[in-house]
Amino acid sequence: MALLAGRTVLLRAGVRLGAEAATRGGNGARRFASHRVLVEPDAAAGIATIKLKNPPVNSLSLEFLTELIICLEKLENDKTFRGIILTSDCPGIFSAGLDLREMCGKNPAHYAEYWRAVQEIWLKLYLSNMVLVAAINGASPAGGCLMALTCDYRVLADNPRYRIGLNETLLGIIAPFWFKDNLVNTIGHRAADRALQLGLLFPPTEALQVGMVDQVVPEDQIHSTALSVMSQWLAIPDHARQLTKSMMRKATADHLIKQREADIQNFVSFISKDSIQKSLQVYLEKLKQKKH
Ligand SMILES: CCCCCCCCCCC/C=C/C(=O)SCCNC(=O)CCNC(=O)[C@H](O)C(C)(C)COP(=O)(O)OP(=O)(O)OC[C@H]1O[C@@H](n2cnc3c(N)ncnc32)[C@H](O)[C@@H]1OP(=O)(O)O
Repeated sequence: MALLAGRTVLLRAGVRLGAEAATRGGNGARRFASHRVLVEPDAAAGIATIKLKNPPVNSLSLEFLTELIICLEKLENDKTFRGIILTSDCPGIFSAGLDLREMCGKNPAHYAEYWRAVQEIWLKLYLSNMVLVAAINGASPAGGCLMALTCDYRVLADNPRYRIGLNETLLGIIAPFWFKDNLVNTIGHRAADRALQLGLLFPPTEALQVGMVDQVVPEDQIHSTALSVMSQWLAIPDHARQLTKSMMRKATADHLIKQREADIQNFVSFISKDSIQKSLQVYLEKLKQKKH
């Protein structure tokens, strides 16, 4: 069992937390890694680097999300750490977003369980007391973009293939209101309106221009840049920064928290529609055929 935002939820049998490794890093910090979430601690600096490792594309399956939620919970409760760098261990991909296979051909109970986990990861990241820096070292569509948007600062590697955005409409689906709220808070209403309707995926230069990311750097400098940004943010006293972060974000998070169950029901009925299932299947098929 794991504690998720004040509620105890059963982990699915498939989530093998027993396989989690806990060792001591060189600096004495506890290093823990699940199958798909690697944590590299730097206790002296108070920073943990989380590397997403769910090949081939870091799609956010239920198991992967559950591991990530548990990892964040552990870090949040460990006073050693004040900052997290979120990055990918999969070459060229930050995250392909929500796992389409979790939203296709399953039953309503599964959709509800999955959507609760998606809400949970967003709330955990968006409301984290720690400083979160996204070191975006690959493509970052839809749910991948959303994860980056929860962070306090985004550094994107300069590669035209590393496009970022909420492209849901291209799949024939809709970005939920809290994805939209997070985007509006980041790039403003007009730019979000256009980006969401057109399902825009921005290459680095445009992503920087529109404010989707804060910095674009050569790929080999992404981690060092994230570290230097982190030290700038960690120079601010925690209590002042945390209260300010909460002041800026609470209303947006409360919007979802108050409507959590209704949002799950909306998702389940939307995703269960035959027409939506068909669109998703066609999209998945296109992805598969792309290679041939
Ligand atoms: C009343 C209103 C109520 C509203 C209710 C809400 C409505 C629903 C809201 C849902 C919000 C959804 C958010 C999402 O995140 S949906 C996912 C969107 N993601 C994408 O569009 C990205 C798709 N992927 C790609 O573009 C490329 O894969 C990528 C650029 C990421 C990498 O390209 P690359 O060439 O390196 O790799 P491949 O394309 O060959 O992919 C490798 C294999 O991975 C599979 N794959 C890719 N993406 C996904 C995915 N998101 N989920 C599952 N599987 C994925 C791909 O099919 C390949 O598989 P095979 O090896 O088996 O062929």
